[in-house]
Amino acid sequence: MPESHQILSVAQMRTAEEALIARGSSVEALMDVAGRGAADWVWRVAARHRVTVLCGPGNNGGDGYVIAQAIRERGGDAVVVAAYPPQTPAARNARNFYSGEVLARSVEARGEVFVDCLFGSGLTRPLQLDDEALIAQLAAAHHHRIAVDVPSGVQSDTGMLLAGHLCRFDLTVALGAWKFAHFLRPAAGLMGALHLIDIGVEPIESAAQAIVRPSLKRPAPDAHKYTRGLVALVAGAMPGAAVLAATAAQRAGAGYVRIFSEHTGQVPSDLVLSTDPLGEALEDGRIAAVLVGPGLGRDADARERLAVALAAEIPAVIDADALVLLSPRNLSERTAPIIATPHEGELLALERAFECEATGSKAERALAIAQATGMIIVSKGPDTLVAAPDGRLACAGVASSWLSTAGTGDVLAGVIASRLANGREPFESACEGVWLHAEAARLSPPAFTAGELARAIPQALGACL
Ligand SMILES: NC(=O)C1=CN([C@@H]2O[C@H](COP(=O)(O)OP(=O)(O)OC[C@H]3O[C@@H](n4cnc5c(N)ncnc54)[C@H](O)[C@@H]3O)[C@@H](O)[C@H]2O)[C@@H](O)CC1
Ligand SMILES: [K+]
Repeated sequence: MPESHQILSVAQMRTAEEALIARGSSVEALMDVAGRGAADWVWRVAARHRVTVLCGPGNNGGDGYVIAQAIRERGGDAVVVAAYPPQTPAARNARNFYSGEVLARSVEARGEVFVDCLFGSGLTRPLQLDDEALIAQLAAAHHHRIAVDVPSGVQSDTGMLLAGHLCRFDLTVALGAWKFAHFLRPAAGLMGALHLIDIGVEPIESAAQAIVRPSLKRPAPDAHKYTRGLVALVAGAMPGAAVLAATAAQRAGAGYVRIFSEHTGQVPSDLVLSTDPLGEALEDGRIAAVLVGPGLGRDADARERLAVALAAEIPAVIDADALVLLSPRNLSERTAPIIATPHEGELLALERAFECEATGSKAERALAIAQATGMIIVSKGPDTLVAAPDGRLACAGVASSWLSTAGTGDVLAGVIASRLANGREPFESACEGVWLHAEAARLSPPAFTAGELARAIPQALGACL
């Protein structure tokens, strides 16, 4: 992935900054590039209307002075509210180059655009109540709100809030690299539109990545249904969810989808329902991926079918009931890759089953359970992320809230199984599936059903060809 898609922790950002300084830059020069880049966005929103920049004590505050100065140099109207005097050398330097008005925090500033440069990634303790009140008052006294790097009061590495209440921003301008707070809730829900200013940060090898539009290929000229991937969907008592997942797998490009269920029932004519004994059926060497979970049920029969499905040593996606039934015994001899797609409740069930403590950020929890199980974990929710046992991590950001409807998880599992059957590397399959699913939701009209979401997958796929 290009460097601009990396997501850095505060510590990694510091390392990246040191590397740039070692190559001849300086904190002041980086602040100037970052601040002027952010000022371009502020200018687009404000034009010549009044901008109020709230500056804090650290380098985020320093960025604020650069922004205010850049707006003034363009002939705009910017003032600074200094909540604290600048305390770092670079922030003091930026203050010295700022030629405009500096207001005390007690002055009630009004205007068109409020720019929040009180704290950035250096926030280490909860916001003081008077700072929280100052942000709220300035946010209310302006028509537009822009946060620089991250909104003040969010923890950069976790997306948690270090404040009781924070306002929503229309736009957040990230500096140098994405931070976890741009992708993880609750912080990510406050950011509005996101833009990144490039300050020359080099790629860091172990960095997490943003999930971006994948580049996919059409089927080869000589493709047939098996080369495009045969997905086996191991269902149980409730084939409805399995049909939904199977439809999504077809729509995401699989050449052939077979549902295995002991229960006969109506399935669409372009799907195959097989009641053959599962163990024998899964011996078909053409099966490229197994999906087990949607419509499986939770009884003894379901447990047995899960065990048989995983014993088949075919790359697998496990979801829904399968996540609740999974035990360490199922994985003790397993070598083929597994992608698990838990929502919060299913993640807790996995953490209990594999004796993993449910602590830390969403990213830390996903990495811990990935390491404990050896599975790739797609930790679903409004801010889905993908974690691998080898430490790879990819974040999708906040998706459409219309996805909060029954069956959308079955669709996601089907799409990921489809990518896996297509021969993609498992971690990439998971990321591609997450992107296609979110994009299909974005393309769908409000209040879509899971079936409509599945039918929108080809349009999302089309954007990747
Ligand atoms: N790392 C880099 O390469 C770059 C960083 N830049 C900016 O630098 C920012 C980070 O700067 P800093 O590390 O100076 O951090 P901040 O500007 O976020 O603020 C840190 C300061 O606030 C104090 N503080 C922390 N929590 C507080 C609280 N609750 N109440 C009162 N004071 C509190 C700290 O003691 C410290 O003095 C980034 O967010 C970004 O805006 C940019 O200038 C571009 C380059
Ligand atoms: K900020």
